[in-house]
Amino acid sequence: MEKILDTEIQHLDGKGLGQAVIWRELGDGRKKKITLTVPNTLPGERVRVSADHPERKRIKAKLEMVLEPHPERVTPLCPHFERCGGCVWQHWDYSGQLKQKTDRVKQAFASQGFDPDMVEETIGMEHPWHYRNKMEFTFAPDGSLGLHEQGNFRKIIPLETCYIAGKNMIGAAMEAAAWAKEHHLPGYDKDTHEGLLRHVLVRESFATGEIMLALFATEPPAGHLEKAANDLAERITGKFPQVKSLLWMENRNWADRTGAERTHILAGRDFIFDELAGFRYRLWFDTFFQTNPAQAQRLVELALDMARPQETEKVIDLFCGVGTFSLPFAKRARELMGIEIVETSVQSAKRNAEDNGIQNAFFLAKDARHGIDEAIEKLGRPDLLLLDPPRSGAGGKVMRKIGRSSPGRIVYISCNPDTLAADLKELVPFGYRPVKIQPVDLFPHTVHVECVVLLTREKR
Ligand SMILES: C[S@@+](CC[C@H](N)C(=O)[O-])C[C@H]1O[C@@H](n2cnc3c(N)ncnc32)[C@H](O)[C@@H]1O
Repeated sequence: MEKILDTEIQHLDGKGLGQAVIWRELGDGRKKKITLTVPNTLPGERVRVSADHPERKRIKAKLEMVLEPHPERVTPLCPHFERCGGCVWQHWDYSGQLKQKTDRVKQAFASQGFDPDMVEETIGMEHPWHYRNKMEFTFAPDGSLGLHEQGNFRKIIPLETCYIAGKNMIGAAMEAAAWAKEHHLPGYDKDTHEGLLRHVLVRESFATGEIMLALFATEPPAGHLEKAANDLAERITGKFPQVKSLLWMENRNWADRTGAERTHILAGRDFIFDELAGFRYRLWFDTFFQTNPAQAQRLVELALDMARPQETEKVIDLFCGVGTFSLPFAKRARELMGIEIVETSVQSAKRNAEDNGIQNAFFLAKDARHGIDEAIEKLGRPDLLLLDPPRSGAGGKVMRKIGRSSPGRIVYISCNPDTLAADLKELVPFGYRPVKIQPVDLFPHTVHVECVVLLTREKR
């Protein structure tokens, strides 16, 4: 049963979607509270929505009409906006998005007892479009290539454009989509596990211009597929000479979406070169690398500016990945120890240090919980400790180990304000206080916000 309702959006949920509350008469005089999630709305807006099953407690409703728009509502650029789950805030003026992100960080800090007024305004992008250097597209069973529909992982929106991805990499992905159609190659069906083409992963270095395009398929590019694979190589390298790595990844694993059992190089090499903050990096198809390089560079510069590493100092970089922060910090310090759980990232970090002539950076392939003890054993008390954990945060155990190791300064880089504030609270008993909290927008038109925080220790 579908019902049309007029209501007001009260606030946004953690995914950035509008929330409204309605009351339903139960017939016996009592009323039942129902929460509606309404995508593509903004706080304070009066809206007309349609809702299936209005008897449930929580319902996802469809926006039919905005009756009273928010003053910061704008027309989204992308034709896929309403169906695609990628950019939930394209209908919000960019300055409004930034204010919301600052408030979000303030709330997270206030909820852990910190002074929210310490939180600076979010640093945004001057041109918040085409900023992403990596995208993954999926083939539908009919062989069309695109992005998943919001809330429905079975439906694919055929790719026409994307306003957040680099322009050249979208062009290359669309060429792969046209190639699949012309050769009548079937897409992989997640239900029957039949079909050939699974995904296309594209990475682009905005600094060097190099592009990687990796096609994931259930069969190798041999036998009856050899001609099609040769045609793909000719088309892509002919039209996009920037593609320095064209890969055919064999993946038969039902569960693993973008892993690969074998890599076949159709053209170029199996990695591309990128640059960030003056350092050169090799990126393989599965290397974690910051996806908004312009803002990532600002993040590195901010972290350096806040921490001011000195050439006499010893530094620990926890959750160091491929060394995005390690290399620029090592260049200014005496010695740096990076800790990272993914073995291939550690190998990559070592190679990146070597490629960039950095000889005072050492890397351990360890879980942060154990790696930190080993790093302190080898290095002694760190003057500076840097950490950039995943969304789940570092956790109390690691934070207390950091507190006990008593570094002079701590710089925490985070993509989740809630786990950030909770982790920082663990440092308070050790005498650490945040002295600067700087949010940075790495993901315009999405709810995500990155933060850099400097902490120093009060003299006791
Ligand atoms: C947000 S990324 C930061 C990487 C790096 N600082 C950068 O900017 O490229 C978090 C990193 O932590 C690593 N990681 C996740 N869990 C970990 C753990 N328990 N111990 C050590 N590293 C971990 C991930 O593999 C990833 O490289």
